[in-house]
Amino acid sequence: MGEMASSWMMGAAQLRRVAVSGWNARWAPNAARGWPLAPMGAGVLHAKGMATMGPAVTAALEGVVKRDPDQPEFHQAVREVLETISPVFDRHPAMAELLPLITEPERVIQFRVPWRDRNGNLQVNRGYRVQMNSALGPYKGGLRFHPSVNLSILKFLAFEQVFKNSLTTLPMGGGKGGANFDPKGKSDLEVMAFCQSFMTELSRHIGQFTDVPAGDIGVGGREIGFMFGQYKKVRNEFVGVLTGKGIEYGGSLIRPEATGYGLVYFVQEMLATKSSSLKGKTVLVSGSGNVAQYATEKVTQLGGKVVTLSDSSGFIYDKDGIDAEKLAFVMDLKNVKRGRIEEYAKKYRSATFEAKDASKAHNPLWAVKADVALPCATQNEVMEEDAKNLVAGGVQVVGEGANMPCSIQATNTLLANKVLFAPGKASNAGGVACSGLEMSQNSLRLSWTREDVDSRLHNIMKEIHHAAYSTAEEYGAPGNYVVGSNIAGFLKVARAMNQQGA
Ligand SMILES: NC(=O)C1=CN([C@@H]2O[C@H](COP(=O)(O)OP(=O)(O)OC[C@H]3O[C@@H](n4cnc5c(N)ncnc54)[C@H](OP(=O)(O)O)[C@@H]3O)[C@@H](O)[C@H]2O)C=CC1
Ligand SMILES: O=C(O)CCC(=O)C(=O)O
Repeated sequence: MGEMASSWMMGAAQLRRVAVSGWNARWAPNAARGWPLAPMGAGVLHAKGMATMGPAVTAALEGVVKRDPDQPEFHQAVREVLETISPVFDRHPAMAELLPLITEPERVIQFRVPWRDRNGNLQVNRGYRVQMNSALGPYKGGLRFHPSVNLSILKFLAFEQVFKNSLTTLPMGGGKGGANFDPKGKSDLEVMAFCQSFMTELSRHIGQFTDVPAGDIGVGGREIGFMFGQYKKVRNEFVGVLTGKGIEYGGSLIRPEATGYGLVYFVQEMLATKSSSLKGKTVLVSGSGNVAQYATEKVTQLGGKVVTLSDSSGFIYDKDGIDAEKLAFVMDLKNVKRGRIEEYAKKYRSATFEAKDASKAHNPLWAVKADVALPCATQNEVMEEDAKNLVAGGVQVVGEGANMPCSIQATNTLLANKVLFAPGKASNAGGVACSGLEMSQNSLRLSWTREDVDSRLHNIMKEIHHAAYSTAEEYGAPGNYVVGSNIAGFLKVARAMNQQGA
Protein backbone atom coordinates (compact mmCIF):
# COMPACT_ATOMS: atom_id res chain seq x y z
CA MET A 1 0.00 0.00 0.00
CA GLY A 2 1.45 3.37 -1.00
CA GLU A 3 2.05 6.33 1.25
CA MET A 4 -1.02 8.01 -0.08
CA ALA A 5 -3.37 5.15 0.71
CA SER A 6 -1.90 4.45 4.11
CA SER A 7 -2.24 8.08 5.11
CA TRP A 8 -5.87 8.11 4.13
CA MET A 9 -6.48 4.90 6.07
CA MET A 10 -6.12 6.98 9.23
CA GLY A 11 -9.69 8.03 8.98
CA ALA A 12 -11.93 10.90 8.09
CA ALA A 13 -12.19 12.19 11.62
CA GLN A 14 -8.68 13.46 11.22
CA LEU A 15 -10.34 16.64 10.22
CA ARG A 16 -9.71 18.69 7.16
CA ARG A 17 -6.28 19.74 6.08
CA VAL A 18 -4.62 16.53 7.09
CA ALA A 19 -1.19 16.12 5.61
CA VAL A 20 -0.85 13.51 2.88
CA SER A 21 2.69 14.02 1.76
CA GLY A 22 2.87 11.29 -0.87
CA TRP A 23 -0.22 12.44 -2.68
CA ASN A 24 0.86 16.01 -2.45
CA ALA A 25 4.34 15.38 -3.70
CA ARG A 26 3.06 13.44 -6.70
CA TRP A 27 0.31 15.71 -7.84
CA ALA A 28 0.80 19.20 -6.52
CA PRO A 29 4.21 20.55 -7.47
CA ASN A 30 2.90 24.12 -7.47
CA ALA A 31 1.35 23.78 -4.09
CA ALA A 32 -0.19 26.73 -2.27
CA ARG A 33 1.58 28.37 0.62
CA GLY A 34 0.73 26.16 3.50
CA TRP A 35 0.05 23.03 1.48
CA PRO A 36 0.69 20.03 3.70
CA LEU A 37 4.14 18.59 3.46
CA ALA A 38 4.55 17.42 7.03
CA PRO A 39 4.09 13.72 7.71
CA MET A 40 1.00 12.43 9.43
CA GLY A 41 1.10 11.79 13.12
CA ALA A 42 1.81 14.38 15.77
CA GLY A 43 -0.70 17.18 15.78
CA VAL A 44 -3.44 15.20 14.10
CA LEU A 45 -6.51 14.14 16.02
CA HIS A 46 -7.71 10.59 15.73
CA ALA A 47 -11.13 9.08 16.26
CA LYS A 48 -11.59 5.41 16.81
CA GLY A 49 -13.70 3.39 14.42
CA MET A 50 -13.85 5.91 11.60
CA ALA A 51 -14.20 4.75 8.03
CA THR A 52 -11.18 4.73 5.75
CA MET A 53 -10.80 7.06 2.81
CA GLY A 54 -12.43 5.13 -0.01
CA PRO A 55 -11.30 4.72 -3.60
CA ALA A 56 -13.92 7.19 -4.82
CA VAL A 57 -12.45 9.95 -2.68
CA THR A 58 -8.93 9.00 -3.74
CA ALA A 59 -9.91 9.07 -7.38
CA ALA A 60 -11.76 12.35 -7.06
CA LEU A 61 -8.81 14.06 -5.37
CA GLU A 62 -6.38 12.73 -7.94
CA GLY A 63 -8.70 13.74 -10.75
CA VAL A 64 -8.92 17.31 -9.51
CA VAL A 65 -5.15 17.72 -9.41
CA LYS A 66 -4.56 15.94 -12.70
CA ARG A 67 -7.09 18.08 -14.52
CA ASP A 68 -5.79 21.38 -13.21
CA PRO A 69 -2.31 20.90 -11.71
CA ASP A 70 -1.74 24.64 -11.42
CA GLN A 71 -4.67 25.38 -9.08
CA PRO A 72 -3.25 24.86 -5.56
CA GLU A 73 -5.89 26.83 -3.66
CA PHE A 74 -8.63 24.82 -5.35
CA HIS A 75 -6.86 21.55 -4.48
CA GLN A 76 -6.56 22.70 -0.87
CA ALA A 77 -10.26 23.52 -0.57
CA VAL A 78 -11.34 20.25 -2.22
CA ARG A 79 -9.13 18.18 0.04
CA GLU A 80 -10.41 19.89 3.14
CA VAL A 81 -13.93 18.81 2.29
CA LEU A 82 -13.32 15.39 0.77
CA GLU A 83 -11.01 14.16 3.50
CA THR A 84 -13.66 14.73 6.14
CA ILE A 85 -16.77 13.43 4.39
CA SER A 86 -15.64 9.83 3.83
CA PRO A 87 -17.85 8.44 6.64
CA VAL A 88 -20.87 9.62 4.65
CA PHE A 89 -20.10 7.02 1.99
CA ASP A 90 -20.23 4.19 4.52
CA ARG A 91 -23.83 5.12 5.18
CA HIS A 92 -24.72 6.25 1.66
CA PRO A 93 -22.38 4.46 -0.78
CA ALA A 94 -24.24 5.74 -3.85
CA MET A 95 -23.36 9.32 -2.97
CA ALA A 96 -19.69 8.65 -3.74
CA GLU A 97 -20.65 8.74 -7.40
CA LEU A 98 -21.23 12.48 -7.05
CA LEU A 99 -17.62 13.33 -6.18
CA PRO A 100 -16.38 13.96 -9.73
CA LEU A 101 -19.46 16.14 -10.26
CA ILE A 102 -19.17 18.35 -7.21
CA THR A 103 -15.48 18.94 -7.84
CA GLU A 104 -16.05 20.23 -11.37
CA PRO A 105 -17.77 23.60 -11.94
CA GLU A 106 -21.01 23.43 -13.90
CA ARG A 107 -19.68 26.33 -15.94
CA VAL A 108 -16.69 28.70 -15.99
CA ILE A 109 -16.96 31.97 -17.84
CA GLN A 110 -13.82 33.96 -18.62
CA PHE A 111 -13.80 37.26 -20.46
CA ARG A 112 -11.73 40.34 -21.16
CA VAL A 113 -12.63 43.63 -19.49
CA PRO A 114 -11.42 46.66 -21.46
CA TRP A 115 -11.66 50.13 -19.88
CA ARG A 116 -9.96 53.52 -20.09
CA ASP A 117 -7.95 55.02 -17.22
CA ARG A 118 -7.81 58.69 -16.18
CA ASN A 119 -5.28 59.42 -18.90
CA GLY A 120 -7.41 57.91 -21.62
CA ASN A 121 -5.17 54.85 -21.91
CA LEU A 122 -6.76 51.51 -22.72
CA GLN A 123 -6.47 48.93 -19.93
CA VAL A 124 -7.49 45.28 -20.19
CA ASN A 125 -8.26 43.01 -17.24
CA ARG A 126 -9.51 39.45 -17.05
CA GLY A 127 -12.96 38.75 -15.64
CA TYR A 128 -14.48 35.45 -14.48
CA ARG A 129 -17.59 33.83 -13.10
CA VAL A 130 -17.37 30.28 -11.76
CA GLN A 131 -20.86 28.74 -11.63
CA MET A 132 -20.03 25.82 -9.38
CA ASN A 133 -23.24 24.09 -8.34
CA SER A 134 -26.93 24.93 -8.76
CA ALA A 135 -28.47 21.94 -6.95
CA LEU A 136 -29.96 24.09 -4.18
CA GLY A 137 -30.84 27.25 -6.10
CA PRO A 138 -29.42 29.96 -8.34
CA TYR A 139 -25.63 30.31 -8.17
CA LYS A 140 -24.82 32.72 -5.35
CA GLY A 141 -21.51 34.16 -4.22
CA GLY A 142 -19.38 37.25 -4.30
CA LEU A 143 -17.17 39.03 -6.81
CA ARG A 144 -13.55 39.71 -5.89
CA PHE A 145 -11.50 42.51 -7.46
CA HIS A 146 -7.87 41.98 -6.52
CA PRO A 147 -4.66 41.63 -8.56
CA SER A 148 -4.21 38.07 -7.25
CA VAL A 149 -7.50 36.82 -8.73
CA ASN A 150 -7.15 33.75 -10.93
CA LEU A 151 -9.10 30.57 -11.61
CA SER A 152 -7.52 28.64 -8.76
CA ILE A 153 -8.65 31.22 -6.21
CA LEU A 154 -12.11 31.63 -7.68
CA LYS A 155 -12.69 27.87 -7.92
CA PHE A 156 -11.66 27.42 -4.28
CA LEU A 157 -14.02 30.20 -3.26
CA ALA A 158 -16.86 28.84 -5.41
CA PHE A 159 -16.37 25.33 -4.03
CA GLU A 160 -16.47 26.58 -0.42
CA GLN A 161 -19.52 28.64 -1.28
CA VAL A 162 -21.53 25.57 -2.33
CA PHE A 163 -21.31 24.01 1.15
CA LYS A 164 -21.54 27.33 2.96
CA ASN A 165 -24.75 28.21 1.15
CA SER A 166 -26.10 24.76 1.89
CA LEU A 167 -25.51 25.38 5.61
CA THR A 168 -27.44 28.67 5.59
CA THR A 169 -30.77 26.78 5.30
CA LEU A 170 -31.66 29.05 2.33
CA PRO A 171 -32.16 27.98 -1.32
CA MET A 172 -28.89 29.05 -2.91
CA GLY A 173 -26.39 27.29 -5.16
CA GLY A 174 -22.73 28.27 -5.14
CA GLY A 175 -20.61 30.48 -7.39
CA LYS A 176 -17.89 33.10 -7.27
CA GLY A 177 -16.36 35.56 -9.69
CA GLY A 178 -14.23 38.61 -10.06
CA ALA A 179 -11.32 40.12 -11.89
CA ASN A 180 -7.60 40.75 -11.50
CA PHE A 181 -8.42 44.45 -11.23
CA ASP A 182 -6.95 46.44 -8.33
CA PRO A 183 -9.31 49.18 -7.12
CA LYS A 184 -6.55 50.56 -4.83
CA GLY A 185 -5.37 53.95 -5.99
CA LYS A 186 -8.06 54.22 -8.67
CA SER A 187 -10.42 57.18 -8.87
CA ASP A 188 -14.18 56.68 -8.54
CA LEU A 189 -14.51 57.32 -12.29
CA GLU A 190 -11.93 54.65 -13.10
CA VAL A 191 -13.67 52.15 -10.82
CA MET A 192 -16.98 53.02 -12.49
CA ALA A 193 -15.51 52.54 -15.96
CA PHE A 194 -14.17 49.16 -14.96
CA CYS A 195 -17.39 48.02 -13.26
CA GLN A 196 -19.49 49.03 -16.26
CA SER A 197 -17.28 47.15 -18.69
CA PHE A 198 -17.19 44.12 -16.38
CA MET A 199 -20.99 44.05 -16.10
CA THR A 200 -21.54 44.60 -19.82
CA GLU A 201 -20.22 41.08 -20.35
CA LEU A 202 -21.27 39.48 -17.06
CA SER A 203 -24.89 40.56 -17.59
CA ARG A 204 -25.27 37.89 -20.28
CA HIS A 205 -24.54 35.13 -17.79
CA ILE A 206 -26.39 36.14 -14.61
CA GLY A 207 -29.99 36.86 -13.62
CA GLN A 208 -32.25 36.91 -10.58
CA PHE A 209 -33.18 33.24 -11.15
CA THR A 210 -29.83 32.15 -12.59
CA ASP A 211 -26.90 33.64 -10.72
CA VAL A 212 -26.89 36.44 -8.14
CA PRO A 213 -23.42 37.89 -7.37
CA ALA A 214 -22.50 40.09 -4.40
CA GLY A 215 -19.34 41.69 -2.96
CA ASP A 216 -16.09 40.20 -1.67
CA ILE A 217 -12.54 41.60 -1.38
CA GLY A 218 -12.36 44.89 -3.30
CA VAL A 219 -16.09 44.93 -4.04
CA GLY A 220 -18.26 46.94 -1.66
CA GLY A 221 -21.30 49.19 -1.93
CA ARG A 222 -19.67 51.52 -4.47
CA GLU A 223 -18.83 48.75 -6.93
CA ILE A 224 -22.18 46.96 -6.48
CA GLY A 225 -23.96 50.25 -7.27
CA PHE A 226 -22.00 50.80 -10.49
CA MET A 227 -22.57 47.20 -11.60
CA PHE A 228 -26.29 47.26 -10.75
CA GLY A 229 -26.70 50.48 -12.77
CA GLN A 230 -25.00 48.91 -15.77
CA TYR A 231 -27.05 45.68 -15.56
CA LYS A 232 -30.21 47.78 -15.56
CA LYS A 233 -29.08 49.71 -18.64
CA VAL A 234 -28.03 46.65 -20.59
CA ARG A 235 -31.00 44.43 -19.70
CA ASN A 236 -33.66 47.10 -19.16
CA GLU A 237 -34.91 45.42 -16.00
CA PHE A 238 -34.85 46.38 -12.34
CA VAL A 239 -34.44 43.08 -10.51
CA GLY A 240 -32.54 41.68 -7.55
CA VAL A 241 -29.66 40.44 -9.67
CA LEU A 242 -27.02 41.56 -7.14
CA THR A 243 -27.05 41.65 -3.35
CA GLY A 244 -25.30 44.11 -1.12
CA LYS A 245 -27.21 46.88 -2.90
CA GLY A 246 -27.78 50.31 -1.39
CA ILE A 247 -30.84 50.63 0.86
CA GLU A 248 -32.31 53.16 -1.56
CA TYR A 249 -32.55 50.67 -4.42
CA GLY A 250 -33.40 47.29 -2.93
CA GLY A 251 -30.60 46.48 -0.52
CA SER A 252 -31.19 44.85 2.83
CA LEU A 253 -30.52 46.44 6.17
CA ILE A 254 -27.76 44.57 8.04
CA ARG A 255 -26.13 43.16 4.86
CA PRO A 256 -22.98 45.28 5.38
CA GLU A 257 -22.78 44.08 8.99
CA ALA A 258 -23.86 40.49 8.35
CA THR A 259 -20.59 38.61 7.81
CA GLY A 260 -18.83 40.18 10.80
CA TYR A 261 -21.87 40.01 13.07
CA GLY A 262 -22.60 36.44 11.97
CA LEU A 263 -19.04 35.40 12.74
CA VAL A 264 -19.32 36.75 16.26
CA TYR A 265 -22.75 35.16 16.77
CA PHE A 266 -21.18 31.83 15.78
CA VAL A 267 -18.25 32.32 18.18
CA GLN A 268 -20.74 33.15 20.93
CA GLU A 269 -22.41 29.78 20.33
CA MET A 270 -19.06 27.99 20.46
CA LEU A 271 -18.13 29.67 23.73
CA ALA A 272 -21.57 28.84 25.14
CA THR A 273 -20.82 25.13 24.72
CA LYS A 274 -18.06 25.73 27.29
CA SER A 275 -20.32 27.90 29.47
CA SER A 276 -18.26 30.92 28.47
CA SER A 277 -18.86 34.19 26.60
CA LEU A 278 -17.04 37.05 24.90
CA LYS A 279 -17.34 39.32 27.92
CA GLY A 280 -13.88 40.39 29.07
CA LYS A 281 -12.11 38.43 26.32
CA THR A 282 -9.17 39.86 24.38
CA VAL A 283 -9.68 39.38 20.65
CA LEU A 284 -7.33 39.53 17.66
CA VAL A 285 -8.88 40.59 14.36
CA SER A 286 -6.96 40.72 11.07
CA GLY A 287 -7.97 42.77 8.04
CA SER A 288 -9.70 46.13 8.29
CA GLY A 289 -12.30 45.76 5.56
CA ASN A 290 -15.96 44.88 5.70
CA VAL A 291 -15.75 41.65 7.70
CA ALA A 292 -13.11 42.89 10.14
CA GLN A 293 -14.94 46.16 10.85
CA TYR A 294 -18.25 44.60 11.79
CA ALA A 295 -16.69 41.70 13.68
CA THR A 296 -14.89 44.33 15.75
CA GLU A 297 -18.13 46.24 16.30
CA LYS A 298 -20.05 43.18 17.52
CA VAL A 299 -17.24 41.89 19.76
CA THR A 300 -17.08 45.31 21.41
CA GLN A 301 -20.87 45.43 21.86
CA LEU A 302 -20.69 42.05 23.59
CA GLY A 303 -18.03 43.17 26.06
CA GLY A 304 -14.88 41.86 24.37
CA LYS A 305 -11.77 43.93 23.59
CA VAL A 306 -10.36 43.89 20.04
CA VAL A 307 -6.68 44.85 20.10
CA THR A 308 -5.50 44.36 16.49
CA LEU A 309 -6.47 45.19 12.90
CA SER A 310 -4.39 44.92 9.73
CA ASP A 311 -4.16 45.52 6.02
CA SER A 312 -1.76 44.32 3.39
CA SER A 313 0.94 46.72 4.61
CA GLY A 314 1.00 45.67 8.29
CA PHE A 315 -0.96 45.62 11.54
CA ILE A 316 -1.83 47.87 14.45
CA TYR A 317 -1.86 46.78 18.09
CA ASP A 318 -3.86 48.93 20.49
CA LYS A 319 -3.38 47.74 24.06
CA ASP A 320 -6.41 49.75 25.21
CA GLY A 321 -8.72 48.17 22.66
CA ILE A 322 -10.52 49.49 19.58
CA ASP A 323 -13.66 51.07 21.00
CA ALA A 324 -16.63 52.47 19.07
CA GLU A 325 -15.02 55.86 18.51
CA LYS A 326 -11.76 54.36 17.23
CA LEU A 327 -13.70 51.98 15.00
CA ALA A 328 -15.58 54.94 13.48
CA PHE A 329 -12.15 56.39 12.62
CA VAL A 330 -11.18 53.08 10.94
CA MET A 331 -14.43 52.97 8.97
CA ASP A 332 -13.91 56.49 7.66
CA LEU A 333 -10.25 55.76 6.92
CA LYS A 334 -10.99 52.55 5.02
CA ASN A 335 -14.42 53.12 3.47
CA VAL A 336 -14.26 56.82 2.63
CA LYS A 337 -10.64 57.98 2.54
CA ARG A 338 -9.42 54.55 1.39
CA GLY A 339 -6.24 55.04 3.44
CA ARG A 340 -3.78 52.67 5.15
CA ILE A 341 -4.19 51.19 8.64
CA GLU A 342 -0.88 52.76 9.69
CA GLU A 343 -2.81 56.04 10.06
CA TYR A 344 -4.51 54.55 13.13
CA ALA A 345 -1.23 54.43 15.07
CA LYS A 346 -0.50 58.04 14.12
CA LYS A 347 -3.88 59.09 15.51
CA TYR A 348 -3.99 56.99 18.72
CA ARG A 349 -1.02 56.98 21.09
CA SER A 350 -2.12 53.72 22.69
CA ALA A 351 -1.41 51.93 19.40
CA THR A 352 1.68 50.75 17.55
CA PHE A 353 2.06 49.86 13.88
CA GLU A 354 4.27 47.07 12.60
CA ALA A 355 4.95 46.89 8.88
CA LYS A 356 4.46 43.58 7.08
CA ASP A 357 7.70 41.64 6.63
CA ALA A 358 7.18 38.98 4.00
CA SER A 359 10.55 37.38 4.81
CA LYS A 360 9.29 36.29 8.25
CA ALA A 361 7.86 32.78 8.67
CA HIS A 362 5.20 34.17 10.96
CA ASN A 363 2.93 37.18 11.23
CA PRO A 364 3.55 38.98 14.56
CA LEU A 365 -0.13 39.86 14.78
CA TRP A 366 -0.87 36.24 15.76
CA ALA A 367 1.83 36.34 18.44
CA VAL A 368 -0.15 38.88 20.48
CA LYS A 369 -1.57 37.18 23.58
CA ALA A 370 -5.35 36.77 23.31
CA ASP A 371 -8.34 34.55 24.09
CA VAL A 372 -10.00 34.64 20.66
CA ALA A 373 -8.63 35.09 17.13
CA LEU A 374 -10.73 36.10 14.13
CA PRO A 375 -8.74 36.08 10.85
CA CYS A 376 -10.81 38.32 8.55
CA ALA A 377 -8.44 39.30 5.70
CA THR A 378 -7.67 36.60 3.15
CA GLN A 379 -6.77 32.95 2.44
CA ASN A 380 -3.72 31.31 4.03
CA GLU A 381 -2.98 34.25 6.33
CA VAL A 382 -2.53 32.00 9.41
CA MET A 383 0.34 29.59 8.91
CA GLU A 384 1.64 26.81 11.15
CA GLU A 385 4.05 29.12 13.05
CA ASP A 386 1.19 31.56 13.59
CA ALA A 387 -1.01 28.81 14.97
CA LYS A 388 1.78 27.78 17.36
CA ASN A 389 2.06 31.38 18.50
CA LEU A 390 -1.70 31.57 19.04
CA VAL A 391 -1.59 28.42 21.14
CA ALA A 392 1.37 29.73 23.13
CA GLY A 393 -0.59 32.93 23.74
CA GLY A 394 -3.47 30.97 25.25
CA VAL A 395 -6.05 31.28 22.47
CA GLN A 396 -9.26 29.35 23.19
CA VAL A 397 -11.26 29.99 20.01
CA VAL A 398 -10.34 30.68 16.39
CA GLY A 399 -13.22 31.68 14.10
CA GLU A 400 -12.52 32.10 10.40
CA GLY A 401 -14.07 35.33 9.11
CA ALA A 402 -12.18 35.16 5.83
CA ASN A 403 -12.43 32.21 3.44
CA MET A 404 -9.77 29.56 4.23
CA PRO A 405 -7.48 31.93 6.18
CA CYS A 406 -5.86 29.05 8.07
CA SER A 407 -3.45 26.77 6.27
CA ILE A 408 -3.76 23.02 6.64
CA GLN A 409 -0.95 22.80 9.16
CA ALA A 410 -2.28 25.75 11.10
CA THR A 411 -5.68 24.11 11.44
CA ASN A 412 -4.15 20.84 12.53
CA THR A 413 -2.04 22.63 15.12
CA LEU A 414 -5.07 24.40 16.57
CA LEU A 415 -7.17 21.23 16.65
CA ALA A 416 -4.39 19.19 18.19
CA ASN A 417 -4.16 21.75 20.97
CA LYS A 418 -7.89 21.59 21.67
CA VAL A 419 -8.58 25.09 20.40
CA LEU A 420 -12.23 25.49 19.35
CA PHE A 421 -11.95 26.04 15.60
CA ALA A 422 -14.71 27.31 13.28
CA PRO A 423 -14.18 26.86 9.52
CA GLY A 424 -15.18 29.82 7.38
CA LYS A 425 -17.88 28.00 5.50
CA ALA A 426 -19.82 27.87 8.78
CA SER A 427 -18.64 30.92 10.70
CA ASN A 428 -18.64 33.47 7.87
CA ALA A 429 -21.90 32.27 6.32
CA GLY A 430 -23.82 35.22 7.80
CA GLY A 431 -22.98 37.42 4.82
CA VAL A 432 -24.42 35.16 2.17
CA ALA A 433 -27.31 34.25 4.47
CA CYS A 434 -28.25 37.92 4.67
CA SER A 435 -27.87 38.10 0.88
CA GLY A 436 -30.46 35.31 0.75
CA LEU A 437 -32.70 37.45 2.94
CA GLU A 438 -32.12 40.37 0.56
CA MET A 439 -33.29 38.15 -2.32
CA SER A 440 -36.41 37.24 -0.37
CA GLN A 441 -37.19 40.90 0.32
CA ASN A 442 -36.67 41.76 -3.36
CA SER A 443 -39.05 38.98 -4.42
CA LEU A 444 -41.65 40.13 -1.89
CA ARG A 445 -41.04 43.79 -2.83
CA LEU A 446 -40.75 44.54 0.87
CA SER A 447 -38.05 45.80 3.23
CA TRP A 448 -37.71 44.26 6.66
CA THR A 449 -36.58 46.28 9.64
CA ARG A 450 -33.05 46.21 10.99
CA GLU A 451 -34.20 44.27 14.06
CA ASP A 452 -36.06 41.74 11.93
CA VAL A 453 -33.10 41.02 9.64
CA ASP A 454 -30.63 40.92 12.53
CA SER A 455 -32.78 38.47 14.45
CA ARG A 456 -33.16 36.23 11.36
CA LEU A 457 -29.38 36.37 10.87
CA HIS A 458 -28.78 35.50 14.50
CA ASN A 459 -31.16 32.51 14.26
CA ILE A 460 -29.49 31.28 11.08
CA MET A 461 -26.06 31.41 12.74
CA LYS A 462 -27.46 29.44 15.68
CA GLU A 463 -28.90 26.87 13.27
CA ILE A 464 -25.60 26.57 11.41
CA HIS A 465 -23.80 26.09 14.71
CA HIS A 466 -26.31 23.45 15.75
CA ALA A 467 -26.01 21.61 12.41
CA ALA A 468 -22.20 21.60 12.55
CA TYR A 469 -22.07 20.64 16.22
CA SER A 470 -24.68 17.87 16.09
CA THR A 471 -23.42 16.41 12.79
CA ALA A 472 -19.90 16.20 14.23
CA GLU A 473 -21.30 14.26 17.20
CA GLU A 474 -23.41 12.01 14.96
CA TYR A 475 -20.33 11.12 12.91
CA GLY A 476 -18.13 10.41 15.92
CA ALA A 477 -16.06 13.61 15.98
CA PRO A 478 -17.57 15.64 18.84
CA GLY A 479 -16.52 19.29 18.97
CA ASN A 480 -15.02 19.12 15.48
CA TYR A 481 -16.75 21.86 13.52
CA VAL A 482 -14.75 21.04 10.40
CA VAL A 483 -16.15 17.53 10.13
CA GLY A 484 -19.63 18.70 11.16
CA SER A 485 -19.82 21.60 8.69
CA ASN A 486 -18.46 19.67 5.75
CA ILE A 487 -20.73 16.67 6.24
CA ALA A 488 -23.87 18.70 6.96
CA GLY A 489 -23.19 20.99 3.98
CA PHE A 490 -22.42 18.10 1.64
CA LEU A 491 -25.42 15.93 2.56
CA LYS A 492 -28.00 18.52 1.54
CA VAL A 493 -26.30 19.22 -1.78
CA ALA A 494 -25.85 15.51 -2.49
CA ARG A 495 -29.48 14.66 -1.76
CA ALA A 496 -30.67 17.49 -4.01
CA MET A 497 -28.35 16.39 -6.82
CA ASN A 498 -29.58 12.81 -6.57
CA GLN A 499 -33.23 13.86 -6.55
CA GLN A 500 -32.61 15.96 -9.66
CA GLY A 501 -31.08 13.00 -11.49
CA ALA A 502 -27.51 14.24 -11.28
N1 LIG B 1 -17.76 40.62 2.46
C1 LIG B 1 -18.44 39.53 2.76
O1 LIG B 1 -19.67 39.55 2.93
C2 LIG B 1 -17.72 38.24 2.93
C3 LIG B 1 -16.35 38.15 2.89
N2 LIG B 1 -15.75 36.96 3.17
C4 LIG B 1 -14.30 36.84 3.16
O2 LIG B 1 -13.76 37.70 4.15
C5 LIG B 1 -12.44 38.15 3.75
C6 LIG B 1 -12.40 39.66 3.76
O3 LIG B 1 -13.39 40.18 2.87
P1 LIG B 1 -13.93 41.67 2.98
O4 LIG B 1 -13.78 42.17 4.36
O5 LIG B 1 -15.24 41.68 2.33
O6 LIG B 1 -12.92 42.41 2.00
P2 LIG B 1 -12.44 43.93 2.03
O7 LIG B 1 -11.93 44.19 0.66
O8 LIG B 1 -13.47 44.81 2.60
O9 LIG B 1 -11.23 43.90 3.06
C7 LIG B 1 -10.18 43.01 2.89
C8 LIG B 1 -9.14 43.27 3.96
O10 LIG B 1 -8.18 42.23 3.93
C9 LIG B 1 -6.90 42.79 3.59
N3 LIG B 1 -6.24 41.93 2.61
C10 LIG B 1 -6.72 41.52 1.41
N4 LIG B 1 -5.82 40.77 0.76
C11 LIG B 1 -4.76 40.71 1.58
C12 LIG B 1 -3.51 40.07 1.49
N5 LIG B 1 -3.17 39.33 0.42
N6 LIG B 1 -2.66 40.22 2.52
C13 LIG B 1 -2.99 40.97 3.61
N7 LIG B 1 -4.17 41.58 3.75
C14 LIG B 1 -5.03 41.46 2.75
C15 LIG B 1 -7.19 44.13 2.95
O11 LIG B 1 -6.07 44.98 3.05
P3 LIG B 1 -5.70 45.93 1.81
O12 LIG B 1 -6.78 46.96 1.78
O13 LIG B 1 -4.37 46.46 2.12
O14 LIG B 1 -5.72 45.07 0.59
C16 LIG B 1 -8.40 44.57 3.77
O15 LIG B 1 -8.01 45.06 5.00
C17 LIG B 1 -12.20 37.50 2.38
O16 LIG B 1 -11.57 36.26 2.57
C18 LIG B 1 -13.61 37.25 1.87
O17 LIG B 1 -13.66 36.22 0.90
C19 LIG B 1 -16.46 35.85 3.52
C20 LIG B 1 -17.82 35.89 3.57
C21 LIG B 1 -18.56 37.05 3.18
O1 LIG C 1 -23.37 37.48 -0.24
C1 LIG C 1 -23.01 36.75 -1.11
O2 LIG C 1 -23.71 36.38 -2.05
C2 LIG C 1 -21.60 36.21 -1.17
C3 LIG C 1 -20.77 36.33 0.05
C4 LIG C 1 -19.45 35.67 -0.24
O3 LIG C 1 -18.86 35.91 -1.26
C5 LIG C 1 -18.94 34.68 0.67
O4 LIG C 1 -19.71 34.15 1.49
O5 LIG C 1 -17.74 34.34 0.59
